Amino acid sequence: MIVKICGIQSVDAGLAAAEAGADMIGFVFAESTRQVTADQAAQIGKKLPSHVKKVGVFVNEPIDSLLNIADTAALDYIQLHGDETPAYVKELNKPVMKAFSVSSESDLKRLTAYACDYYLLDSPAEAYRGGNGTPFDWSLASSKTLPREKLFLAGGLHADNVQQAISEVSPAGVDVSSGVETNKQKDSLKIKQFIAAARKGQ
Ligand SMILES: O=C(O)c1ccccc1N[C@@H]1O[C@H](COP(=O)(O)O)[C@@H](O)[C@H]1O
Repeated sequence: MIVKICGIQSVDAGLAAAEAGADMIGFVFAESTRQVTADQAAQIGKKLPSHVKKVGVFVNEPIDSLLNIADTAALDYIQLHGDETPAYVKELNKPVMKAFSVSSESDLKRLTAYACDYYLLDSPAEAYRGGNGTPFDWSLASSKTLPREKLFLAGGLHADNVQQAISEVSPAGVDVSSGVETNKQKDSLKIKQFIAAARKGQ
């Protein structure tokens, strides 16, 4: 089970995720209370072990700007959380996780039009395009035809529901932001509990 801890804004939070066994950490460059600059992400990223992959979260970012940020922050993956098209992904020519809002089974029909590394299933947008802490109906993602080895599950996950989520959806990875925070700050204990629970659920 690949575990991604998103919304990292400090070296301490990044190290807490790495020490707890996270495979990936996420920097949010889109509009969000967790937004960081490319320079901030670069400074944090330099302090992390190299096996922890750095993912940049973007929403409808112009490609030139995205590539500049990816370069400055030495990103390993690009997470697209907006209305980016299959042509946009192709033009980017980078390792991509494309996010899809799931509110009905028909939302899942769009996945395979995208040539990307991972499909990330998330709840519909609220205040921001992601990171809102709300789960979707996981039964919508139980279809046998979905490419499990490329699926990431996100949206309102936390240590107490991640095992159930994994057993319903059988994703390759899970992604969390709000569920490992206390008062909108990353909480080392919650990160540890989340990762331990995700590993148990696999
Ligand atoms: O984390 C954010 O602030 C964010 C902002 C804009 C787009 C995506 C964002 N994060 C991603 O949202 C999902 C769900 O997060 P949560 O666990 O429900 O808080 C996850 O994929 C984050 O990577």
